[in-house]
Amino acid sequence: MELGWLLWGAGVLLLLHVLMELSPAVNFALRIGFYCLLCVVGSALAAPVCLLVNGGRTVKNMRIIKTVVKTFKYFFGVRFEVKGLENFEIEGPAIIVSNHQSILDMMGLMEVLPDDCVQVGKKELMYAGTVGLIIYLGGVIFINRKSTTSAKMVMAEVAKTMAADKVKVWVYPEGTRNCTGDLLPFKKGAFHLAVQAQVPVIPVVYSSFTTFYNPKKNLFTSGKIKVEVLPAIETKGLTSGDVSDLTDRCFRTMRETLFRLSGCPSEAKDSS
Ligand SMILES: CCCCCCCC/C=C\CCCCCCCC(=O)SCCNC(=O)CCNC(=O)[C@H](O)C(C)(C)COP(=O)(O)OP(=O)(O)OC[C@H]1O[C@@H](n2cnc3c(N)ncnc32)[C@H](O)[C@@H]1OP(=O)(O)O
Ligand SMILES: CCCCCCCCCCCCCCCC(=O)OC[C@@H](O)COP(=O)(O)O
Repeated sequence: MELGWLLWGAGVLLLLHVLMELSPAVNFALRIGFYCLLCVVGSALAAPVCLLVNGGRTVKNMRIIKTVVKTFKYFFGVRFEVKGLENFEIEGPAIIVSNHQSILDMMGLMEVLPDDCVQVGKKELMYAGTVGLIIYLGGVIFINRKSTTSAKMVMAEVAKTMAADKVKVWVYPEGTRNCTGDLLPFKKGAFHLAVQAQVPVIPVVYSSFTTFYNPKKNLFTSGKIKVEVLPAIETKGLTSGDVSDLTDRCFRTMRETLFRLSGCPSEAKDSS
C-alpha cells in the first residue's frame, strides 16, 4: 500500500519534471502556481498566529507576515541586494513609493519593509481567500480604483490618521503591475497624501525583473534584484498646487534609478 503511494508520488513528480523540461509554458505556470500556493498556505498558517499574538487587524501583524514572506525567495533562487536602508530611519509617518512589476513584488516588499508600515492595495485583494484575510489583518488600506472619488476619500482619511497612528504608508504610484522595464506614469494619490499629511516621500526602486521574469515569454528563472531606498523628499510647506511638481520629481528620480540599477544607462539619458 505505502509502496504504491510512493510510486504514484514519484511518477507524478517525474511527469511534472518532464513537462517542465518540455514546455516553458508549463514550467512558468507551475512556478507561478507554486508561488501562489506558498502565499495561500503561508497566509493560512500566519493568520491564526496574527490573531493569537495581536488579536485582530493591526500593523503589528506585518512583522509576522514579513517573517513568513522573507523565506519565499529561497524557493525560487531570487536574491536581493539592498542599499540605502538608513533612509527609512525617519521617526514617525512617511509615504513610501515604489515601482510595481509583478505579484513577486511581495517578496521584495517584505525584504525591506520598515516597522509600522501599511500598504495601499486594490480592494479586490480582500477576496483572495486566505491571502485576503492576511492582508486585511496586516492593516492594508483598501481602495476602489474604479472610483477616484471614493479612493480620494479613503486617502484623505489616511492623511488624517497617519500622524496619530505614526504609521508609514507604502503606495505603488503606477497603480498597477508593470513588467516592461520602464515606469508607467504616476498617479497622484500618494503625493496628495504626502502633502496633506505634510510628511516626507521616500522612493524605493527595484531593478527590472525582465532578465529573469517575463510572463509573455514564460520566463521565470532565478535572479538577483537590486533594491535602493532613496533619500526622503520633504514636503513641509508644500500645498496641493505643488503636487504635480512633486510627482514629476519623484518619477524622474525613480526612473533614472531604475535604469541605473537595471544596467541600461542609454535609456536613462533618453529620459532626461
Ligand atoms: C504570510 C504570507 C502572506 C503571503 C501573501 C503576501 C501578502 C503580502 C502582505 C501584505 C502586502 C499587501 C500589499 C498589497 C499591494 C497591493 C498593490 C496594489 O494593489 S497596487 C493597486 C492599488 N494601488 C493604487 O492604485 C495606489 C495608487 N493610486 C492612486 O493613488 C490614485 O491616485 C487614486 C486611486 C487615488 C486615483 O487614481 P486615478 O486613476 O483617478 O488617477 P489620478 O491621476 O491620480 O487622479 C485623478 C485626479 O484626481 C486628483 N487627486 C488624486 N488624489 C487626490 C487627493 N487625495 N486629493 C485631491 N486630489 C486628488 C489628481 O491630482 C488628478 O487630478 P489632476 O489630473 O491633477 O487635475
Ligand atoms: C477564493 C480563493 C482565491 C485564492 C487566490 C489566491 C491567490 C494568491 C495570490 C497571491 C498574490 C499575492 C498578493 C499580490 C498583490 C499584488 O501584487 O496585487 C497586484 C495588484 O495590486 C495590481 O493590480 P493589477 O492591476 O491587477 O496589476
